[in-house]
Amino acid sequence: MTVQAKICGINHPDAMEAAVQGGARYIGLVFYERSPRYVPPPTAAQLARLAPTGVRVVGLFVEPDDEFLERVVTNVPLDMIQLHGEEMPARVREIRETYGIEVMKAVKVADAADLDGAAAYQDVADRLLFDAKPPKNVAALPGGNGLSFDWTLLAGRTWTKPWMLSGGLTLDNVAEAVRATGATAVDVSSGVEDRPGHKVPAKIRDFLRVTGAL
Ligand SMILES: O=C(O)c1ccccc1N[C@@H]1O[C@H](COP(=O)(O)O)[C@@H](O)[C@H]1O
Repeated sequence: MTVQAKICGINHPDAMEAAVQGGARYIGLVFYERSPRYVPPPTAAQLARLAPTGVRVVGLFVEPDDEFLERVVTNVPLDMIQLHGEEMPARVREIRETYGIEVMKAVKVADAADLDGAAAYQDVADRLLFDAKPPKNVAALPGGNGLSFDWTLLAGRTWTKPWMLSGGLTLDNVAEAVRATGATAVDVSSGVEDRPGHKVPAKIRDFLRVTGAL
């Protein structure tokens, strides 16, 4: 079975073209201003229009307030909202009900207890995303740090909702990550860049070639 891939942090038409032509099923637009991958809503709207039917456009947010969410969803055609902060289950439910857009909740994983905590999101989110817990230093982003977690923690776990794997995935480790976790969908950002925020089309194509063959 082909593993579905999401290329996150698209901020240039060349990266979008590589993702679409390479067979990405999802592309991510980052609406978090501290990220080097941040795209202002007008730019995001232009990029989103380059995604053909069948490629789902995901907006990534970190604890967004209602005013910002409203502004983005009004101007950018999103198929899914990714919540990558410390949003509580009630807030996830509220966002899903308010905007009527599918929600994927990121769960930051360092140990088994973090996965126990993911259960609360299964009733309120459409999809889960398992990412590495970020380092504690103030400069670290809530995600997109190119860090992996112990994939064996996911082995044998079952979830009532579809889920994606992320965190430090690259061309070289994605096959092993899929094997270890049983993931059927993966999400990558840093692993297809040559520096933070700068996607490399050839790396995107190579990553998608590998995931498409899994
Ligand atoms: O990509 C970002 O800049 C980002 C910022 C804030 C929260 C999440 C972010 N990205 C997500 O983080 C994971 C892991 O990314 P990486 O491949 O390890 O760089 C992924 O799900 C991105 O969607």
